[in-house]
Amino acid sequence: MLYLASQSPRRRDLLDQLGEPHRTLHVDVEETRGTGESPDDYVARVALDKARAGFALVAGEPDARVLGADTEVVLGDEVFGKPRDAADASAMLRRLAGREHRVISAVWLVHAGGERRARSVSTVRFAPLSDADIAAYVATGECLGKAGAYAIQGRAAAFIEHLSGSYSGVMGLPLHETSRLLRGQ
Ligand SMILES: Cc1cn([C@H]2C[C@H](O)[C@@H](COP(=O)(O)OP(=O)(O)OP(=O)(O)O)O2)c(=O)[nH]c1=O
Repeated sequence: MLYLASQSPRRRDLLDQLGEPHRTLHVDVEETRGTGESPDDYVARVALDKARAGFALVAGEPDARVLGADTEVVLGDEVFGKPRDAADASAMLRRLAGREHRVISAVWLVHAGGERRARSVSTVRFAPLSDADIAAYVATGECLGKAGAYAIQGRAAAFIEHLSGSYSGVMGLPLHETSRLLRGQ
């Protein structure tokens, strides 16, 4: 059985797109970047923590395979996770406006036979945003629970001038890379 160690409805929907039957596992993992930890290492570590925590719940089952994923928005060396509140979301969006940032998604597959990873890095360029644009977006509430305080699959699509990389990766689960991981490639 394939399990997805995630509370994210986006990840569930994305994994459904692969047509792979799966169940979700509820895991709660600490998401704090260590001092000196690179954005890449941080995203990979958190995704692995989620997959391992999920695997611990079903390790007794034969053929259990568990996916864990993490997505962060990265501006320079700064990592923007999920905003604490509306003010934090506005501050993130002000920083992202009119610039290019990266979105890093890491995925781990953990099973009795071992642990394997996939990774996706996309570049996203935001249009310049006025204070009124940001206030109107934050008022929708869409920014909450999303890395970098925006959802490419929602109204923030209007802010995106250019994307290079993986749309599904920005949304939280890079499907090409995940599909390869599941096929053992
Ligand atoms: C940038 C971006 C992020 N996101 C979401 C994907 C992730 O759900 C979230 C990043 O937070 P994560 O910590 O990666 O995931 P999560 O806490 O939502 O879910 P779980 O740990 O249980 O798997 O941001 C979008 O939905 N759209 C976007 O455009």
